[in-house]
Amino acid sequence: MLDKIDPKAVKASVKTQALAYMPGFGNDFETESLPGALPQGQNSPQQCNYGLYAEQLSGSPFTAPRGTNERSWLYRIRPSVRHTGRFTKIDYPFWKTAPHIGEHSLALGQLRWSPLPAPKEELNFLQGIRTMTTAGDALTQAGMAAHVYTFNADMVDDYFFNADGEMLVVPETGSIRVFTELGKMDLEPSEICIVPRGTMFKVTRLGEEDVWRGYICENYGAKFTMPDRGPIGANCLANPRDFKTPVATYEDKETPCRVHVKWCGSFHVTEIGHSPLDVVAWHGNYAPYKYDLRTFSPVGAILFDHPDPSIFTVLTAPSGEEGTANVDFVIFPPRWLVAEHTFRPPWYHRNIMSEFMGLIYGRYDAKEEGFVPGGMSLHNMMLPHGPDFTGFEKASNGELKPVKLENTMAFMFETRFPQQITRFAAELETLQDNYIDCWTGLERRFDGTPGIK
Ligand SMILES: O=C(O)Cc1cc(O)ccc1O
Ligand SMILES: [Fe+2]
Repeated sequence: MLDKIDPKAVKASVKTQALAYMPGFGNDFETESLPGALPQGQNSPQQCNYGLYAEQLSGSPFTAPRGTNERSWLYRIRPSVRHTGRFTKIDYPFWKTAPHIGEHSLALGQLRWSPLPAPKEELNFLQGIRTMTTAGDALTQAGMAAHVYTFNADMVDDYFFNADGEMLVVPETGSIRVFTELGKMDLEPSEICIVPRGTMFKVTRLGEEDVWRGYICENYGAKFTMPDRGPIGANCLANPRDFKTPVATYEDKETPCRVHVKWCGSFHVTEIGHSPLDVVAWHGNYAPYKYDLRTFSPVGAILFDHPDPSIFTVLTAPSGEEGTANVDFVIFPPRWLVAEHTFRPPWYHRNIMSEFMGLIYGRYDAKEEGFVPGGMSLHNMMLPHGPDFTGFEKASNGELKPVKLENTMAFMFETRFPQQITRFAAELETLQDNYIDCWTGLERRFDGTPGIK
């Protein structure tokens, strides 16, 4: 079935991992890049070693219950009040924030796009972000946005923090270095990272590519966490030790730099004379992390029927209503299909949640053609969808021997809020006008008589 080897996937596995990380999910980490830089036994000594400044970064209210209380203590060359001066407004016209109803004339429908074309001009990561959909309301810290990025230049003296939410970055083409206040993470396609709300960072390119491209989920709500496994037990799906948090690394640089900020949907910039990535040591549980999707251990149907895709949830961001995610990050990794007397691909369905999908490599079993790496699809609240005609025919008539879906990595940002498409998405030249024709062949088969048709 999906057995074509994708050269990108092969290339991705060649790169060696040089940076150091600390394993675990949501741990209380501690790390210092100079010996003795981290105070022991207290957070806020009268004077810190090396002349460092102590500073707390809070990701939850001070009084949040222990299970969701997140903060880190940073020991840095300058306090971050010196990393922001007077702000001036700046425009990032393609980055939209909910609530945002795009001004466009595209009618409601199931939508699919081919990948973004490579940028014609020079763009860094920040300049290369394009919002496809927004959902909820960033001002009430609910909802999310789905973005795509393409870029071809490094952020050198430009830094960024997002006060509106955490950012889940999903590279599709090109490896990247995400240098945050708390340390550096290298990502290749198949790896993802989370940059927590408010954390300063910059993104640079790794390796040789024509373009660096991927997807971003900007989560305005409560932080992503690991889903409960319920009766699955204590293992499988994403395992905590496969989440990797960077060790402290600082950039001691005295050059003109710019810090860009996203705050309640508006953008601002401030000029400073040094790098804001100057944290020499830190400890705490509010920190960036990365995760290799290839370490996800899928659990699925071993006798019959197709389970709900929630079994493939890597991370879930709760909304406050039990079982109803602000946004789930779900993947469709390589796996064996063994179910007997079963239609094995996703069933036809309608869903109160809204599904934004992307493809990192390979092919997706419900849509073997048309949904390509770097592409996107949107199946919004209650809009019917499912396998295309070819997929239906194949799955209805194929021999049900064990089949391995190889070389495939699709994902979904699934939110409880309807997703509003932006004007950019509506007018994107790669929008596939004929997408819904993929279901045209699904004709009436019923003729009133019993039996398989
Ligand atoms: O629509 C999709 O392709 C995503 C999806 C996959 C699946 O296996 C079950 C439900 C679902 O929404
Ligand atoms: Fe779906």
